[in-house]
Amino acid sequence: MNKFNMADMLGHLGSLLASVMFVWAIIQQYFPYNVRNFFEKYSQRFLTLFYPYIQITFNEFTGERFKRSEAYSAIETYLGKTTSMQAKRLKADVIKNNTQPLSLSMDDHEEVADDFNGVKVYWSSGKNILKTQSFSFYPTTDEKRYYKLTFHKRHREMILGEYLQHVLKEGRDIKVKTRMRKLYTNNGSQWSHVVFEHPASFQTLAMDPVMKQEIIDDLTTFSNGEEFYNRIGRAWKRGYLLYGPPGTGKSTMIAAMANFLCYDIYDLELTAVKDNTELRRLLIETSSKSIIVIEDIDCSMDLTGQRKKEVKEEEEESDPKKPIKPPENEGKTSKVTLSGLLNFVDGLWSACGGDRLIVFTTNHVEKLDPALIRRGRMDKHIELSYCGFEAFKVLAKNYLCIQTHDLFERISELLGEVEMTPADVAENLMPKTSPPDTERCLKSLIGALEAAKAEAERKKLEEEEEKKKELLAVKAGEVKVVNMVENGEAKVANLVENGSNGSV
Ligand SMILES: Nc1ncnc2c1ncn2[C@@H]1O[C@H](COP(=O)(O)OP(=O)(O)OP(=O)(O)O)[C@@H](O)[C@H]1O
Ligand SMILES: [Mg+2]
Repeated sequence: MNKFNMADMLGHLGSLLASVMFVWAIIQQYFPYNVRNFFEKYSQRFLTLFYPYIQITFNEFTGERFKRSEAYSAIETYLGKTTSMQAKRLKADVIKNNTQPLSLSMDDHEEVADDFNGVKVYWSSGKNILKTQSFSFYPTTDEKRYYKLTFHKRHREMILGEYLQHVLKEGRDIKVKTRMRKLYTNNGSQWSHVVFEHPASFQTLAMDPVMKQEIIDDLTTFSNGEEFYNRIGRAWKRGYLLYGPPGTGKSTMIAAMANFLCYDIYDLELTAVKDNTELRRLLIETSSKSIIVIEDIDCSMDLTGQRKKEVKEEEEESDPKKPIKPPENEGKTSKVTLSGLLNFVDGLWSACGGDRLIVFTTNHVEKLDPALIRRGRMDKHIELSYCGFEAFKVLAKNYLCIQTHDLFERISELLGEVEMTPADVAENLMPKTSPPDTERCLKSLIGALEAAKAEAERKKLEEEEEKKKELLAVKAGEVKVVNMVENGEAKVANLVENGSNGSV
């Protein structure tokens, strides 16, 4: 343990301090306030001549009475993490977090040392107890906690700049990683939240490993990219469009993203938003380090590319001020427009205060208005598709704890021929007994894949039959037309011939 040893220094200054204290006690007792103030001021100055250390105090509460100082809170977290091995007395609190069950911090009146680039600094914690002035049946004491940083004055510049920046950043980062994350949903113009505890992760997400790594790298670059985004003059945000058939893992991927980045999720229900103003307010209320999600965007709005082709509504549709229609059964009218939504994605105020991911999901990417999903708005388009063999291997590992099996070859063959969603594959792999009967689960999957294959072949045959019939019908029609034309021509020829003979 590396403990702050003030004793040596105080030893040298001991006698000097004792006499100062004695004089101070006499002054306190017998001299008026302004004389005391004078002595206090100059005795402090006198002491600093001999005392080569600088002290900085970080109070728990500064200006606003009920608002904890951000610096104090970051230091608390930093010291809890970096010095928890040194301090003899720690405070612990339970945090509901997947990775860490307890948050530790230094107890009151503890002292620890920290090393930064070979420079030693000392942190101590303390509290002042003030008696409340107001009358109450339950008298309370006001505890004002603080951290005190002590360092040699020759390191002043480095500590005030680099070191404190490092402490605050580290503290904030640890806090983001260990905080209880939230899942927000909007009820009209109000966000309400619950604790977000989805267990999905990129390890358990079944998809092509190359694509998965690409997404992980993209997210990492984004979340560390504050400086980069500042430098290139772009708002620190990124748009993801996840598309693919139902049950291919779009929602699961959003949960995995949130867990990976330690971000909150704002699940925006667009049909419950009254108009653009309400949409803007909701966005402004979102915090940094969050993912804003609009699920099934093709269902929440009527902005599809196909509708543009409809002649009747062409003009109306090309107007970005056209309101978004909620699904018919919704019964409410949302006046959110395409331009409102585009502003939501890349308006000036969407860049306020920190990093945000915006994620849209859809089952029908072809229906979306190209303006909405162009790069810059939706930077990354990710297709989540039917289960391939690599994705299957992840599911087999998750559900049955196996990496390989004799039946894998047959499954690989079938997955190459049949389209089955990861959700359906997962359902077949779900153990029905405990401990799981691996072979039975794999055979159940093979059965389902073979049945799906037979069904697909039957459908294909049916379609071919249908096409053949249509072709025959067309050919029969053509023959009929040819016959009719030939008959008609013969009749005309007859008429012409009869006419030239003088008989009509
Ligand atoms: N790629 C995947 N990896 C792991 N599990 C998956 C994957 N895809 C689907 N699942 C499983 O299937 C279930 C449904 O998946 P999810 O809700 O993510 O699909 P979705 O693509 O969002 O569907 P929808 O388009 O209907 O919203 C999940 O509970 C998950 O367990
Ligand atoms: Mg979904």
